[in-house]
Amino acid sequence: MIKLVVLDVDGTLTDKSRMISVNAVNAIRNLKTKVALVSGNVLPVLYGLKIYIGFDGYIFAENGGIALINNNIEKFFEKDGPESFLNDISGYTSARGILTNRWRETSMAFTANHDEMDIIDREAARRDLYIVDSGFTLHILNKGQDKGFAVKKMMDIMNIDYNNVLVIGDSQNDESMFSLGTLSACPGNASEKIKEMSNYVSGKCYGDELFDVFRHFDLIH
Ligand SMILES: O=C(O)COP(=O)(O)O
Ligand SMILES: [Mg+2]
Repeated sequence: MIKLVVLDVDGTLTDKSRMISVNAVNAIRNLKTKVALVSGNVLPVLYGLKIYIGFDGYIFAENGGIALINNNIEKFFEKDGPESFLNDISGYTSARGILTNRWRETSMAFTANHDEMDIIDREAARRDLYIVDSGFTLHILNKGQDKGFAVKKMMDIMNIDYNNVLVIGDSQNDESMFSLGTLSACPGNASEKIKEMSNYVSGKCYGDELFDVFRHFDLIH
């Protein structure tokens, strides 16, 4: 029985321009099962989504780096490494930080020319960091910091097993939770890799898939 539905945000509840789907909001509001949002975005954004969509559940921001759990903010990683890395590579590549870095406490996000990503990836690995792409933003993360970490943390808190969890996501930074062995689904706009990893691929996209996915898993009728 599914006891937790874990939702990615950008590209799963939203379209390419990050406009949230009204159908996604309604689907979440119709769901009786506990919901968690897990995103690369920052905690203030996820907190706003939690309040204005209006659901009881967990929010994990910065790809699992920081969370709001039972009204307490919990930080699981530090931003020192990602921050000094971004400062350094900004000096010799096109890498530039983004606006939401001012609210990041455990990671950094940036843009960079695609042809520089090999150099950036190698330098990140040398510092025990890694880069992941959400399809919207590039993220500099600490080793072990990923959405899979967030899902396992929630499973511990709720004392539930992999078959009690349904994860829904669309891109590379969701792969760590898709490889855990939980139930999984994705919108029609997901990457080919996520589609291959999914138990169910919806024909609908950008948030309009939620009602379809929830019905497929018998979560709403
Ligand atoms: O990259 C971001 O900020 C958001 O990405 P996600 O919600 O798809 O994880
Ligand atoms: Mg996404």
